[in-house]
Amino acid sequence: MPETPVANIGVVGLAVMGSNLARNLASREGNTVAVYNRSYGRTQTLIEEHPEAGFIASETIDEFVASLAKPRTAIIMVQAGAGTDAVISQLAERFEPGDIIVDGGNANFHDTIRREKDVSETGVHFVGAGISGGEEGALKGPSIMPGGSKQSYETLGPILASIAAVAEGEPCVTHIGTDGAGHFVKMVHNGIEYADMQLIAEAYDLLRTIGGYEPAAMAEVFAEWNQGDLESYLIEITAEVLKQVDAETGEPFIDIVLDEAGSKGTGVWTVQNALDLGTPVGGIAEAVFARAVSSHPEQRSAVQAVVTSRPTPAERYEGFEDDVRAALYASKVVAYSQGFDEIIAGAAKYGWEIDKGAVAKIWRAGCIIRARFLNRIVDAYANNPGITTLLEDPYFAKAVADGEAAWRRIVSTAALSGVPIPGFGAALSYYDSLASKRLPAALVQGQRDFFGAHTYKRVDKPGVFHTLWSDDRSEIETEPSTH
Ligand SMILES: NC(=O)C1=CN([C@@H]2O[C@H](COP(=O)(O)OP(=O)(O)OC[C@H]3O[C@@H](n4cnc5c(N)ncnc54)[C@H](OP(=O)(O)O)[C@@H]3O)[C@@H](O)[C@H]2O)C=CC1
Ligand SMILES: O=C(CO)[C@H](O)[C@H](O)COP(=O)(O)O
Repeated sequence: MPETPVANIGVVGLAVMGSNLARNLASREGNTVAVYNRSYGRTQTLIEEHPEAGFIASETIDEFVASLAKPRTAIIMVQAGAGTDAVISQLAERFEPGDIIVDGGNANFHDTIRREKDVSETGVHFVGAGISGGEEGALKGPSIMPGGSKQSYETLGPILASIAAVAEGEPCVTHIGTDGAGHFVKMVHNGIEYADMQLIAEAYDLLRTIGGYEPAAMAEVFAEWNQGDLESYLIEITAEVLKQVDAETGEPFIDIVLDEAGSKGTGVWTVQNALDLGTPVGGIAEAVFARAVSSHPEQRSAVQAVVTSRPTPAERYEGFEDDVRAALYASKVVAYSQGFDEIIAGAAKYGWEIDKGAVAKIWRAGCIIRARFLNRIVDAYANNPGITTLLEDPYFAKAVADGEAAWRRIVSTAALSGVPIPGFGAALSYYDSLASKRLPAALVQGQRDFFGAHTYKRVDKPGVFHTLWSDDRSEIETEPSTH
């Protein structure tokens, strides 16, 4: 243990994210980084493998706290949930007013709101900061979404800016809003990540089943798409995954991976909160459900056992690949638009002033959903901050309209061919719902009024009405139903 505190920042939790973030911090001018992990083995491995980082390593939490210069700043990168709570209370018991605890894990923002309230009562600042970029991002520069007080951001901001990714000369970090705002936005980021990955997976399935492409050839298609509007990290890594050959069997890697997708929960949270907020995020929800469907092998084999024939895949037609690309782009626009809708709704409910353009800016580099077209979202909010949906922005409206015919061809061809496209289909239906002059919601209102006297409004006059369905079916003006 050092005799006097020397580290200006500390990291607790030295698994994939924490160890790389600690190395990133240590590589920046002026930083001396203290590190601590529950099991000392991880700490030992890190300091042995990276002597160049000059870490101050501690075996106990007391030593760790003692090694930090005041006001102390510690970033926690441990498992979300109980692990994070355990580390927060260990630090909060030892920290003093003015010190800062940062939770950089994928915390549920409701937990962050609770933790911020509890910790700040002691005078210690608590900041929930979403960090995206995986292992490489943590090391070379992630996208960082901090919440917490403006006061704590004054101290923390420059440190985070020094380790964040840089997009067009700007660090990918901004103060998102108070208490849980940072983790809320990170949650939505992950929801969009799920949707984007699912859409790319559907494009892969279409290219393979109808297009007849083998994985290596498909890798070239994705690599080419990565030169245009679809340019993004997820398209780039898709090409890499499809190129990969399994060393053991010589088969394409993709063919030896079990087709049951896992998840750690942030996508589910995005959908749960969207339901609470009344925000339609069908693209994200379908992506979450698609992973769930894939992970029910017992249902899949039971249905496969009773389904005696499957549709013959359609013939690949001239321009099929371009159609898939256009359908992917249009569906992706919808997914991002829905994600930003959830951010707007969350900000309204929880009282956060979230700058949507700034969020799009910090997602342009470092994070998993980094993509060229985020610049278009930045522009959309700059041109009209009060826009009701990204789909009304002139650029996005034209982009979707230009791809609309291809989108419809792909959705109908997939349906006729028996290729599941929950993401493409949900995105197109959402677009059609917004674009239709009249929705069948009128019938739903009629049904609700019939069985439960839930009332309805009329198109031709103000007021709230109920039809006496079980009487003479005359209409009465009434109060809105509360049941
Ligand atoms: N992996 C990724 O790509 C990303 C992860 N995240 C988030 O970052 C955080 C860290 O992720 P990752 O590096 O993958 O590590 P894990 O989520 O696998 O968590 C492992 C770390 O948590 C520690 N830990 C678990 N329980 C406790 C506890 N009760 N008390 C103290 N420490 C505990 C472990 O310590 P020990 O070694 O002793 O077991 C270890 O350091 C998580 O919240 C994750 O959701 C965010 C973005 C990307
Ligand atoms: O936060 C991340 C990136 O931004 C993680 O990679 C994400 O947690 C992965 O989620 P899942 O395991 O549910 O696919």
